[in-house]
Amino acid sequence: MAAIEWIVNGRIWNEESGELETRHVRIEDGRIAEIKGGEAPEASGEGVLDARGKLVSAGFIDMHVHLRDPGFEHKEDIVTGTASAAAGGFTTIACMPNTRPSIDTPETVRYVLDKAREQGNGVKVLPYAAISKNQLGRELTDFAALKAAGAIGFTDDGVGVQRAQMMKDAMELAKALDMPIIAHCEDDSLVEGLYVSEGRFARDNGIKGIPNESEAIHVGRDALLAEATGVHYHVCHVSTEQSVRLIRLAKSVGVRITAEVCPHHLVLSDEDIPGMDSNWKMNPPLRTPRDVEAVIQGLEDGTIDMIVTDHAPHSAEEKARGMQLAPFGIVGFETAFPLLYTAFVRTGKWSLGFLLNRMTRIPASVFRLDSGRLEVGAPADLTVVELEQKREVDPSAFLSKSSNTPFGGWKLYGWPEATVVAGSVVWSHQSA
Ligand SMILES: NC(=O)N[C@@H](CC(=O)O)C(=O)O
Ligand SMILES: [Zn+2]
Ligand SMILES: [Zn+2]
Repeated sequence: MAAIEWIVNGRIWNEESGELETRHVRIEDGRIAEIKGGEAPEASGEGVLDARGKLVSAGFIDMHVHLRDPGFEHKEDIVTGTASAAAGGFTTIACMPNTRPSIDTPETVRYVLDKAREQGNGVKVLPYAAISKNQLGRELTDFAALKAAGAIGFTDDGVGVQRAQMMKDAMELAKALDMPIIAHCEDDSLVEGLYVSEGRFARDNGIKGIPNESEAIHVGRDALLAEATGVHYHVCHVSTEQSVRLIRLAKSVGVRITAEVCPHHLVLSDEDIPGMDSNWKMNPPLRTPRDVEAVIQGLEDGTIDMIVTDHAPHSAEEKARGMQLAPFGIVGFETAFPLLYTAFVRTGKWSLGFLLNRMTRIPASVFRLDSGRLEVGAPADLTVVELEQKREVDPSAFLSKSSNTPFGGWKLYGWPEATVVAGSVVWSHQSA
């Protein structure tokens, strides 16, 4: 990994003017030491990255990803998962505990941290630990020991916490440790065996669909429990109008609630599903166009705080089992920014700054991370993006071990060009 001293001629988003401005960024000891305009500094050679004409942003932060390591290395591992993240412009990622064994002991937390430090392509990996042992919803894990080992929050993502009393106990413990609870909101009794949402696709295909309430019931329940316990409660992958409404209400009365949304729930509805193709199967499922409008609105008015990928790799064999039997999930790192930049920024719906903030500054401030800012003194975690070239999504070229995506063949703008962590180039388009 090549350490650099300068990124010259990059274009940086200026929040006040709402424009891109050419700036030169100097890096020292892994941090941003200077940001200057005018003539490019007289520096050359290996330590200089010329970003002429390209966007330079704080590195992207993804607070919801699945690295599958330990246990499911046929789908992904920490080496390929971080490589894929870096290729998507992500410099910090928070990984979910639904591994095998699940991340429910200090040893497993340390395994993830150690492997990420040694083989994680320089990407900062922050592990979440499970709420319940083996994520079975029976017995709580040892929160204090998991925090001491380096876990940054507690979640059973992959499944919902079914019992309200268990969620309340978890919140009380997390609150006492000043740690957040991150929730996959899903009431099993309303979902069992179903795999697409209630909507036109389900109707047209004569199948029963997952109702929106299966998500929102947990959001509502947990918002009340978060109010009662005072914990920081974060809602995973919000996908329904009802969830947005409940989060908005909870925020309005002062509950410490935050939320995330995935690119696919912002750009796709159930009506886009082309047929029984498992690359369109994920949890939560693609909802109706009305829900898509509601989550976009929720993101725009601040009800939903940030964007995450929920990068969920599965092998081709697993996905080939067909829509009903294949596992839920799609990969996300290598298409996230281009999708959103193309769909919302190039169309003039959002400013570039609006999108960047939701992938950098806001997740950092919600989860109290040092990164996410492009300013002097901040870590030199930076992403360089080519904004003007249109390219086609080629899943076979992903650095992820898996290529389960519905976006193959989409023509997009906004491709990451180089990714820098703590002043070192950890990935670049040229070297890929
Ligand atoms: N999102 C998904 O469809 N799948 C995730 C689990 C999850 O995020 O709930 C997975 O681990 O595969
Ligand atoms: Zn989930
Ligand atoms: Zn997930």
